Amino acid sequence: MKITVVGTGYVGTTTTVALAMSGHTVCGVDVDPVKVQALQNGHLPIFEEGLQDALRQELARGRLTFTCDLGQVILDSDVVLLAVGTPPDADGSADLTALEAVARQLGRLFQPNPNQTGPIVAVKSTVPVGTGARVRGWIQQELTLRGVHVPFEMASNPEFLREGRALHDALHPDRVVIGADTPRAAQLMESVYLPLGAPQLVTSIRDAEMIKYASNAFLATKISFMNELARLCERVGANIQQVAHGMGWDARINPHFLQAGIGYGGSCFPKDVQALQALASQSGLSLQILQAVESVNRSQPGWFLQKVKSVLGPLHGLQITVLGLTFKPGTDDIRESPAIPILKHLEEQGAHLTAYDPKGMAAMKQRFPSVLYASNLPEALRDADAVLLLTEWKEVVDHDWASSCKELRQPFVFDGRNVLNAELMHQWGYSYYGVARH
Ligand SMILES: NC(=O)C1=CN([C@@H]2O[C@H](COP(=O)(O)OP(=O)(O)OC[C@H]3O[C@@H](n4cnc5c(N)ncnc54)[C@H](O)[C@@H]3O)[C@@H](O)[C@H]2O)C=CC1
Ligand SMILES: O=C(O)[C@H]1O[C@H](OP(=O)(O)OP(=O)(O)OC[C@H]2O[C@@H](n3ccc(=O)[nH]c3=O)[C@H](O)[C@@H]2O)[C@H](O)[C@@H](O)[C@@H]1O
Repeated sequence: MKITVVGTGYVGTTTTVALAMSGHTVCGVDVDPVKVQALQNGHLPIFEEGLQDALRQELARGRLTFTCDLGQVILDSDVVLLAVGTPPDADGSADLTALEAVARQLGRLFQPNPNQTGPIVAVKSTVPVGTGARVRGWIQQELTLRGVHVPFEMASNPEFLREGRALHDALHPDRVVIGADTPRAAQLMESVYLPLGAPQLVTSIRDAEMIKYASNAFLATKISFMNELARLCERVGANIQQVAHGMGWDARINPHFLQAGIGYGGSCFPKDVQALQALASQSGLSLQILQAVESVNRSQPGWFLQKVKSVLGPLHGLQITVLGLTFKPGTDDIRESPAIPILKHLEEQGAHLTAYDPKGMAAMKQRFPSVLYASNLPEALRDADAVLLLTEWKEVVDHDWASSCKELRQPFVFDGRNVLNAELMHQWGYSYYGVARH
């Protein structure tokens, strides 16, 4: 099958590679010529385990190309997947500007073909319910202006991959959701993903659009629930990890996404929780659970810092080391990372800051230029008055903490992800504080 993927960011690039690996002929299209050039040369502009090697392999196999020129590839495509960004607008709703631009471009480029069939246009970006219909309208408006009839069909094909495991998730999804309002669109989309052997669910376009937001909002709810519970556990002397463990054995709850910490970040949970609330508000509803989910998440970094201050006292003049800057391990993405409000607060309090992250330092340097960025973990720890662990990078978890204790000026460690062994840390001489863990 010939597939065009418009937008070659985290999702678009991963999708191009995964579909090429599935045997399709794929072209990735982006407005950013630097990105396109890099991808065409086999250089991945982001860090994502395994993706660069796979990209090179598929380029070499000749099934994958990249271009800025949508017109060059569109007439030949059976399926066009739209994977452009849908960032939050001022009111939290999804900004569909990029999607509209691409849709209108498609309407200006589509040509009738002799078989009287048109391509399937499938929206992969995360979008509010009703967007499929709007995309169809934008394309149709442009076709009508040209007086051209192209029987294109719409589909929704939300993406569920996680950063840090993007290629793995794209190749082994728990499920493929296909929203389609015509049998041909459903059938073509099913054949796109057939090689993956994953369970497929075909729904209406509206249902598929809602499944994506509902899934992210539910996962965010699990995290905020556990974070709020952690605050109570800390007060009453219960261990949130044991509690999560005990809860997770119940198959109806499951053990995933029960890790309390410093709050969820990333380019999706914060934006999607807001966008779902904006959609509700446009429909005259207020989603009270999601309001609470967002409010707990916003205050979680502050709750963590409160704990740090209750132990250390005023932070002014203290040498504080922050380990981990990205919103999760395995990515160089710092979008909405909880490290951002934490660094900001520490800076405002007059602490001297050193940071270390295997992949996130270049991006964070742009936002916090006066922080000292260490070139390795042992260097970051040297002479610290306190260490704040904010991202559970393997390198940080596996570090030889036993011999590092003497390097610190004061051995205070605040583990915002509950990943170090509390008992051993105490044995090795640290004053160790996890999140609701005793
Ligand atoms: N990042 C993630 O892990 C996931 C993201 N999503 C959703 O997928 C969508 C894309 O997300 P990301 O890949 O993270 O975004 P991104 O910001 O990394 O990439 C978007 C790409 O679209 C390109 N673009 C913008 N306007 C364009 C146009 N008119 N024509 C061609 N290209 C254009 C940009 O240059 C950029 O390369 C969003 O709706 C997001 O919510 C869904 C699942 C996972
Ligand atoms: O729509 C999206 O963009 C994606 O959003 C999330 O993926 P991602 O944001 O890449 O990463 P997650 O692993 O979900 O982590 C998100 C945040 O939640 C935090 N988290 C996660 C799990 C947990 O138990 N506790 C917790 O605090 C992480 O530290 C991170 O900051 C979803 O997991 C994906 O299914 C979805 O496709």
